[in-house]
Amino acid sequence: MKILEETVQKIDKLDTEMIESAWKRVDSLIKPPKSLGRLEEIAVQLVGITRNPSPSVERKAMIVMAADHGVYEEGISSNPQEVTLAQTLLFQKGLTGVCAIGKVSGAKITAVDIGIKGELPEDSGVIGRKVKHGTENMAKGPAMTREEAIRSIEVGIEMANREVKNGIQLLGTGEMGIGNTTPSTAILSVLKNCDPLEITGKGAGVGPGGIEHKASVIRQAIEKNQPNPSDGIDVLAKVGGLEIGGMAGVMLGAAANRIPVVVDGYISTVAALIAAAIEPNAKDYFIASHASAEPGGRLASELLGIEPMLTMDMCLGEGSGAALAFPIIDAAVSMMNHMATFTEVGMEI
Ligand SMILES: O=C(O)c1ccc[n+]([C@@H]2O[C@H](COP(=O)([O-])O)[C@@H](O)[C@H]2O)c1
Ligand SMILES: Cc1cc2nc[nH]c2cc1C
Repeated sequence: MKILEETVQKIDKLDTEMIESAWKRVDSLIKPPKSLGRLEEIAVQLVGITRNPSPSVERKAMIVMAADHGVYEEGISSNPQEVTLAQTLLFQKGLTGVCAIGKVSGAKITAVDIGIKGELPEDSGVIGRKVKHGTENMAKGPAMTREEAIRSIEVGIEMANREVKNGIQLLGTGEMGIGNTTPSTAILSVLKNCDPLEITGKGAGVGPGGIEHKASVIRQAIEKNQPNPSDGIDVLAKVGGLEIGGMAGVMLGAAANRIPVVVDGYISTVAALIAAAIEPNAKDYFIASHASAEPGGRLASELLGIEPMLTMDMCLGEGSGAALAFPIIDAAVSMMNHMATFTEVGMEI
């Protein structure tokens, strides 16, 4: 708890003076006002975050949190649970979707075992920070204890701190966990106070009638555990997941270090809701990458109040959408650092 408390205390608002002068510079560049749209907003946000008028995001890293889910035994996914472990090994080999997309911007990809059910080989290269061997079945009781939920967040904070020490300037969040759209939808249903069926989707795959069944499992989990919607940690513990807590921790850790963090799709956005519930100022450090094709994706972004920059009909997870957004953030920085002003080129309009 100490690490979480200390981290939250360090999270400050963005620098409003720096933001004001960044907007002055952006508005003085040779272009019609606001014609570079969201690139301008991202560039200004980066200045406000880093307190650097010419920010750099050259060194990027994606942290992929991997974990399993006890609720899998309720039949909420058509994929074998073992895929979580198998895929996690492939992140370190550079073979997954996020690895391929991350190559475009030279992002470093790190996988973290925060709660995979099985054991990984010692030489896997995956960072071992298992809080437990998957969550408990939330349809029957709490997914984890409050202490375990806090520990999962603190693992994420540790990972963010580690990357900052390595000189990383831009972080991204990703995850791998068969079944994790079920806890994500449970969290979102609690925070939105809506019936799970309104927002339940197929995730990475369900069988026939699977969506209705998944929604009824989620409904049962919420009824059984009665999570307190005004306590983010309680919601995470009762109907969440270890990788969701881990990603919330990465986001809080990034904010505490004044580092921008790119939020991936559905599960990452739900983790961002948990992070923002713990510390609302953390939100200013988030950049939403894409609107997941999962039905709850857009709703989660709306609740968070951050508009994703891309709609690509993607729902892979892993951090793939965040990695896709990295080159756009590079472009925003390049605009800020390389575009001339009207005065510099002697143009008057
Ligand atoms: O991030 C998203 O937008 C997203 C949407 C649907 C599924 N996923 C991925 O698919 C897995 C979860 O799907 P499921 O059906 O097993 O709950 C998990 O490994 C996620 O990375 C990811
Ligand atoms: C193959 C596969 C890859 C994934 N990556 C993230 N979630 C996934 C789920 C499956 C099933």
